[in-house]
Amino acid sequence: MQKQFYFEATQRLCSSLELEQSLQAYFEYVRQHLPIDGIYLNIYRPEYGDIQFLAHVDEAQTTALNKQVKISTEMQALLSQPDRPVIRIINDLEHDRVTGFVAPQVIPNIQSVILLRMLSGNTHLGVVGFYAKQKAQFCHRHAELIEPHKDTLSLITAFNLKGRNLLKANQALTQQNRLLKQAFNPCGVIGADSGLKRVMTQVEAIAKLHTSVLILGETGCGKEVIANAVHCKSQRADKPFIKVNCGAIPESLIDSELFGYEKGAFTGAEHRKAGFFEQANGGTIFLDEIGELPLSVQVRLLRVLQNGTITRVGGFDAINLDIRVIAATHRNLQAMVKKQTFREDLWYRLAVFPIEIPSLRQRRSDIPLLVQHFLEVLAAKFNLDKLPRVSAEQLDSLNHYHWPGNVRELINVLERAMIEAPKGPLNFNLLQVDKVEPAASGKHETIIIDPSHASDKLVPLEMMVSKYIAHALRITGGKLYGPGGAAEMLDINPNTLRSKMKKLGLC
Ligand SMILES: Nc1ncnc2c1ncn2[C@@H]1O[C@H](COP(=O)(O)OP(=O)(O)OP(=O)(O)O)[C@@H](O)[C@H]1O
Repeated sequence: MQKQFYFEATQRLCSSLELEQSLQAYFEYVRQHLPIDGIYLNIYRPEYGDIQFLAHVDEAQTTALNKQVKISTEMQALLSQPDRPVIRIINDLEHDRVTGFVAPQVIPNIQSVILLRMLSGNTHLGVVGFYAKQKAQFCHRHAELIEPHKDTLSLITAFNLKGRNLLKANQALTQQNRLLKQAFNPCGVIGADSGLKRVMTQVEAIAKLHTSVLILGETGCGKEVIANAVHCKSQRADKPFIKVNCGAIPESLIDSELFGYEKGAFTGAEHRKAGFFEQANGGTIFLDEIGELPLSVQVRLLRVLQNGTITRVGGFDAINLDIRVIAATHRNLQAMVKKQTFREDLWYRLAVFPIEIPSLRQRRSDIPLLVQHFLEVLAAKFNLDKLPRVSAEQLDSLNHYHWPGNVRELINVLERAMIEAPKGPLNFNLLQVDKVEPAASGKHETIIIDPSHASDKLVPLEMMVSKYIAHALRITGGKLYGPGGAAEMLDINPNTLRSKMKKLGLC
């Protein structure tokens, strides 16, 4: 009988690669010979000081578990004793120090159990518990029947653990691979199949041509991301992509930065230097914040675009270039043309193929995708094992927020929440704001703090001012001066803003 029992049981145990499936087949057979109500399997993890339940099967269900029970150092010492018996009958669980403490936390109504130790080499791996819901159910005959199964059970558990570890490592690698691909693939546009679908159709249509592209959209909405996508889908993808922030170069340096200079062109010009246009030769030049270019430079830029040549500062020779131009701005260039702050001829030259990127609030369906993506990126940046949890309520607040700073603001909000609570749940401290339609100038929309959102008890004015400035800085990603900066948004002189911030202890 014992031989037959061993043979049948081993066959059941080896019937599946899934631990809980083999355990179920095994249980169905063993219960015909032993008065058991179920079987569980757990492993001892000295490095964590706990016991981890991997599987449980009873008449009603088969469950793969991942449940840990912490045990005291005294219990750990007991488990490490080398002379612990391979099989033990516990007919009254209350009186067993370790199993009496651990098993009832996972298996309800357990009263008696036969414990079969599993070993990996000489190390205690864990136990298989054959249990009953009544006391004093087991005798030595039962234990003798089960004992020969210890090697098979140890083996399938050890393999299963190896499989689990491989799976975990594989998942981590897949995730890492995905993030790396996104980091190194500039075409990785989140929302390409949803909120930016129309934009991406335009990108596909224009990418292969030589035509200039003008990208329009609010600050932080992804103009550079789309410029990158145009470049990387073009035949110039393996050639340079040079980004120039036209608003960040002092007027006196613009010519030499854009067109380069010859040795001796001015004091300090010790070597010949290639400008951004020359560096971009064969590839793409991305002129960001084109609306910030002074009129004098706009004329020279127009000449370059028309002739396809540049002359270095202090030089005489015209240098032929093959460059694709992509320009971008958050300003309303047509309104600037009317006000004569932007040249009409340059506008016509650039606006051959305009691409308008919708603001984040116009494509709210992208918010969950962006949140998921940037949570992963930030978790990798902060070396977190797990993504912090975001409650449905908090996600809802993101979905309903006005996002004047668009995707950049979303990233800042996520990053701040993650710094405050790396293990989650994340809490996004968003100001209640109401929107007013964009002004004709195309500048940032005005945000009005609506007093009806506040409680009856008003906060001191200084506190409100301080919060408002902090909010503006959050939207601009900390940028104080220049285009898209907090001073411009708040329509205040940057120096006045700085002194206000000092007074309020904000810097
Ligand atoms: N669709 C998107 N997919 C992935 N990342 C995005 C997307 N849109 C924006 N981002 C991210 O948001 C941030 C701001 O985007 P980007 O710099 O392209 O905006 P912008 O419109 O050029 O801003 P600005 O007007 O200030 O120049 C960047 O970190 C960018 O990677």
